[in-house]
Amino acid sequence: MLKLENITQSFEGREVLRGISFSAEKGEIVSILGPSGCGKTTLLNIVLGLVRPTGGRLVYDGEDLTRVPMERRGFNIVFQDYALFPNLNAYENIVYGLRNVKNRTTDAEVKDLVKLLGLEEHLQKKIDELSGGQKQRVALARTLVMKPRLLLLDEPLSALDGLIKESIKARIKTIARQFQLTTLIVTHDPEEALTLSDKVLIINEGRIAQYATPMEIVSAPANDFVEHFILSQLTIKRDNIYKLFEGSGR
Ligand SMILES: Nc1ncnc2c1ncn2[C@@H]1O[C@H](COP(=O)(O)OP(=O)(O)OP(=O)(O)O)[C@@H](O)[C@H]1O
Repeated sequence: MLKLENITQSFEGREVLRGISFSAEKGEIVSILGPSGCGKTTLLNIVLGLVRPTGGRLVYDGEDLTRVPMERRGFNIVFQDYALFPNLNAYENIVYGLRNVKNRTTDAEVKDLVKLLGLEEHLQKKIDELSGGQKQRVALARTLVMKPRLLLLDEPLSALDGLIKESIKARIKTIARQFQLTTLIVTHDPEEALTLSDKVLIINEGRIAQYATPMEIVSAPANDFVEHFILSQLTIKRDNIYKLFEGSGR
């Protein structure tokens, strides 16, 4: 279990995170949702170990990791821009991290992951020959072969659209379940957060506005911020789509 206890972060005397406490169970998908500048990426970087918090504790399976360096945490991130190597093909990108830790993942396990992510036909392609969704899947595979204890995803769907987005969402869910992999996802999109996650951590100005399941958030928003900034976006979308289909016979 991942547990954050009263995490605070200040930059040059300005408070960006003001006492964040929550926990995520093994295999759970948790989205960190909030408007631009609310502190989502800072929180993800604190969990990853890129940023050391000003205050508070980060505990994983009972071990205090607050001062443990990033490379010893066993966590792994897929960055928003995927950060793939353009001079290597898809397969070489996927196995790149294994070159120094050969026994971590067997060839058969790599093959299974490639299959799970539907990448069999794309392995020999150069990165610039791949679509956005294919790049995202290569980036996911490259991270998963390292067998992280915690998966962090920074806006994993923002560059994708339509059916590709839905297919990546389904794969992220399958991976979290199959590998019992706790997954933290940063997003600014309420629809994405509420349809992808087991729990959603809504942040407003560095504080938790609500931490709950999507159903709890929709049925009992904790405050005006959740009601007006998060839910109203969804109800407007729903009403527009409903109007479009109403009377069409579909
Ligand atoms: N290293 C830093 N030094 C100074 N200020 C920083 C630093 N990193 C982040 N900030 C500030 O902290 C605040 C929160 O930034 P953060 O990137 O965490 O927000 P965010 O919610 O991820 O925003 P976005 O959705 O736009 O990426 C912003 O005001 C940002 O300018």
